[in-house]
Order: sequence, then C-alpha cells, then structure tokens
Amino acid sequence: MPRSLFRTRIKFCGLTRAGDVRLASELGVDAVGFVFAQGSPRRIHAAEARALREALAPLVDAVAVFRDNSAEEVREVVRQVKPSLLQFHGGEDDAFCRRFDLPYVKAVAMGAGAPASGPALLAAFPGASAFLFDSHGGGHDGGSGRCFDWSALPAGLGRPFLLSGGLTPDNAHDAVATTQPWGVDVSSGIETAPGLKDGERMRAFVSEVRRADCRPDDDATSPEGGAR
Ligand SMILES: O=C(O)c1ccccc1N[C@@H]1O[C@H](COP(=O)(O)O)[C@@H](O)[C@H]1O
Repeated sequence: MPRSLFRTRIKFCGLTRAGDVRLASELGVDAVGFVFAQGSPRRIHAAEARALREALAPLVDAVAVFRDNSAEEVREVVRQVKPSLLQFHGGEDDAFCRRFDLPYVKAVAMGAGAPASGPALLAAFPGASAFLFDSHGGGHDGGSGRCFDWSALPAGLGRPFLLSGGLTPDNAHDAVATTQPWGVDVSSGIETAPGLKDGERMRAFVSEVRRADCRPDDDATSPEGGAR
C-alpha cells in the first residue's frame, strides 16, 4: 500500500478514568488498553474496566493487558469487560494466549537487547495477530517510559507490529517515520502520573503521529501493511 494511504494505528494504554477514555475516542485513537498486570501502578479490576468500557465510543477497541495472570483472571476480564483484543506481556506461551478465543498481541521484550529473529517469533507464536515491541526485559518492567534501540527490531516477522516503550509527543514523529509500524502504543508519555492521562499530551501525541503519516509526496510502500 502507498504510504500516503496508510494510517498508523494508535493505542493509548493504562487508562483509569472515564474522561480520558472519552477524550481518547474523540481524538480518533484506535484502541485503549486496560491493565490487569499485578504490580502495575495502572492496574484496575475487571469491574472498573467494565465501567470504563462504557465510556468508549463505537469503533474503538478495548484491549486487555496481562502479564502472567492466571487463566481464571483472564477469563473473568473477558467475561466482564468484553475486550476485542488481548495483550500478553509476560512469559505466556502461544497455547495459553489462544485459550480465550480472542485475537491476541504478544509483547516482545527488547530491554535485554535483540530478541529472537522474526521467523523464530512467528514459529513460537503462530496464533498472534500482531507483535508488540516494548522496552521491558533485562530487569525492566512494561509501562516504564523507556525507549529501546529501534534498529534492533527483528525483520521477517510476517505479522503487523506495534512499536512501544518510551514513546512521547516529542519522539512519536521520528518513531513512526523510522520504523513504519502498523501501530504505536503509549502509556507514560501521555501522563502526568501513572494512570492519569494528560489531555494536551494525548492531543500532541496523536498530532505527531498524523504528521508522520501525512507524506503525500512519498510514494514508498509500506511492506505488508506494517509487517516486517
Ligand atoms: O502500563 C503498564 O503499567 C504495564 C504494566 C505491565 C505490562 C505492560 C504495561 N503497559 C504496556 O507498556 C508499554 C509501554 O509503556 P510506556 O509507554 O513505555 O509507558 C505499552 O505497551 C503498554 O501497553
């Protein structure tokens, strides 16, 4: 597809307030994430997420984010929140991720250097709808606001990928222009404090991603729509 027709998908993650969910929808964000990972400062319970989901506009996805949660916890979230996508940030394997009959995204840790090759990731997670590259690993947590070395992104994935880890309104344009992801995922970079999003930073982030998308004279194509 010509890059001029391509629109980078945007996910805002770790929302805890209905007002932030409403603003994300109004800004044209494609998905919002609710975090159920133990130990996260953005963690909410299924009942809270169900209430937040009601603030979500139609055609905006709800993503449930887990990190080594039990199957019972995941099932309870699926039952109450009805997410359209699951995101697994821990040591879950493909069989676990597939158990819930929903599309899933597997987060790949980039904090300890280059991961397995693209084909090896695909072989390990054939059921993944997409991969998400974040800066966790090597002793660092997800949602930490840290960047990783984008040049270490693996090639030959055969799936769309989301770029994550330390994205902000200041680096979103470069991140999209440099890596040409299917989508971007941001948490800390649009916050005043963990879980509390900042309206101006949300707006600025979307605007910077759209600025990177808007290159009408660029006839370069996007390989497999954001896949590497
Ligand atoms: O946001 C969290 O607290 C979190 C906790 C555990 C696993 C994943 C988490 N969020 C994901 O972290 C990345 C990057 O966040 P940041 O922008 O660097 O703060 C993002 O993929 C979130 O979905």
